[in-house]
Amino acid sequence: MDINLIENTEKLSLESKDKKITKREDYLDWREYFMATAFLAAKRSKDPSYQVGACIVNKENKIVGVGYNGMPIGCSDDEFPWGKNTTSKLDSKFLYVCHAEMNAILNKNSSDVKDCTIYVGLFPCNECAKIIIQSGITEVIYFSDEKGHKPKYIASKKMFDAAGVKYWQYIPKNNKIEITFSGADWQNTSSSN
Ligand SMILES: Nc1ccn([C@H]2C[C@H](O)[C@@H](COP(=O)(O)O)O2)c(=O)n1
Ligand SMILES: [Zn+2]
Repeated sequence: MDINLIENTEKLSLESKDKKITKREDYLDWREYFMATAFLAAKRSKDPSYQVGACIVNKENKIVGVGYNGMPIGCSDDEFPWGKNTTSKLDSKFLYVCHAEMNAILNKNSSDVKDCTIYVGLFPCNECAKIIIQSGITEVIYFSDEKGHKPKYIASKKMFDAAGVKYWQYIPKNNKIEITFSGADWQNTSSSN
């Protein structure tokens, strides 16, 4: 083989070995990851009008609880009602559905949720606000406040203000986060070794 060709090939392979490999830049940041986790949990909800998810995170950025709005354990999704404007209140979902925030708190995998942050798709109602405050959660990051004009949501804010629970709206960097099972990303980017 031509000696120049050998030298050039060696030089090239040395250069590529020395090239600094830098980290990916399009990874999810923490807040995106936690809000997306809340949104993914919401996909489990059977409520035809609102699917809400919640994700509780501790000071070490560890997820300690996830939940979504649904019927209590043992109360069948097929037998309990999902309607709202029913003649009898007993036949409406409102008396039965457990809200996402309550489920996330009750599903906790740590001894408590003191000083944690809750990420939630919809601003917490007054009943959830009480549970959030009593559980020791100190920060609420919500996506939508579209029901904010209703008395129960105004009451939530009054209670959060009095109890010193911070709350603020999450504005996403990306409108969409895609999860693809087939042809996962690393199949296109990994090296041969
Ligand atoms: N922060 C929230 C607000 C609402 N939900 C649940 C409760 C219901 O299943 C649904 C709202 O239904 P709507 O009364 O508007 O028909 O969303 C929740 O889990 N967390
Ligand atoms: Zn609620």
